[in-house]
Amino acid sequence: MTQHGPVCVGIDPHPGLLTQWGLADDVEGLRRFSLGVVEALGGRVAAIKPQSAFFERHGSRGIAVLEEVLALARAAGTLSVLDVKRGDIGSTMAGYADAYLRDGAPLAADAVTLSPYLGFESLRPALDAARASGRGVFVLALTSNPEGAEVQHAFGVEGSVAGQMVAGAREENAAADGPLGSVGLVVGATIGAAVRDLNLDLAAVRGPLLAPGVGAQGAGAAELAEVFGDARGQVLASTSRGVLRAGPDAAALRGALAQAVDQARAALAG
Ligand SMILES: O=c1ccn([C@@H]2O[C@H](COP(=O)(O)O)[C@@H](O)[C@H]2O)c(=O)[nH]1
Repeated sequence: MTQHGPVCVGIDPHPGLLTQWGLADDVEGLRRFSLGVVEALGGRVAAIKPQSAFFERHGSRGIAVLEEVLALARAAGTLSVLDVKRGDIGSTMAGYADAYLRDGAPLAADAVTLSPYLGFESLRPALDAARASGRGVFVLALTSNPEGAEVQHAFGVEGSVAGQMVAGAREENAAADGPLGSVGLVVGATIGAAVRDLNLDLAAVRGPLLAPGVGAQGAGAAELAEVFGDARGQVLASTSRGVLRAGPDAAALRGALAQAVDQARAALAG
């Protein structure tokens, strides 16, 4: 984030984007699109975030392309956040942890997104695997979609659901070395005043805050500044279609990235 700017580019090969890039909606189109993004932006961006759904829809050959994308990013020295939003009972989470957070696993990424709605502690196998292998996780706290509020803003005996995710991540990072620990949260850039309304202290998490919703979902500099307040130094703003629509030309993709970085830096400075 310091070197390349606080922006993560999502690799979301929507059928419509494949068409726009002059590609077929098949495995070869998926491969050319996804590898094209990594070739254009690898080594120039803080992180890439492949969206697993758009690879899974092509079956086992799509997953093989995802493996290639992760390997190419690794070779380029670019961090990968695999957006899989996994969550299950602990014994099954151990399987997911082994799939994504183990050295040498075919789908190993630098970080994954996790869904904590079976309880924060159900994520334990992934939290432990990430710590053991020097990787990270991003736990969904306040997602960018409007429907998320009905669950995430709800209050129980221990406060709001989102607040429990903030507390869980803060505890995980308490003993971390360095300025930021490796347990991050997903906090959408589109959520407006929710952090203030729910009285959440995101800065105290001492972890990175992945902020999807920039670009196609409508958030920009003003929204980033509004949502994150004094936690803005922890924010990794995430945009997929906002950059991908500039392709397939590599220079145009880099131009769109540069614009997104300028915008995020201006919004999150200070
Ligand atoms: O709260 C969330 C969590 C994840 N996402 C994912 O990010 C991208 C957004 O794509 P855009 O084209 O920039 O809208 C997508 O993969 C989502 O699944 C999110 O949007 N919100």
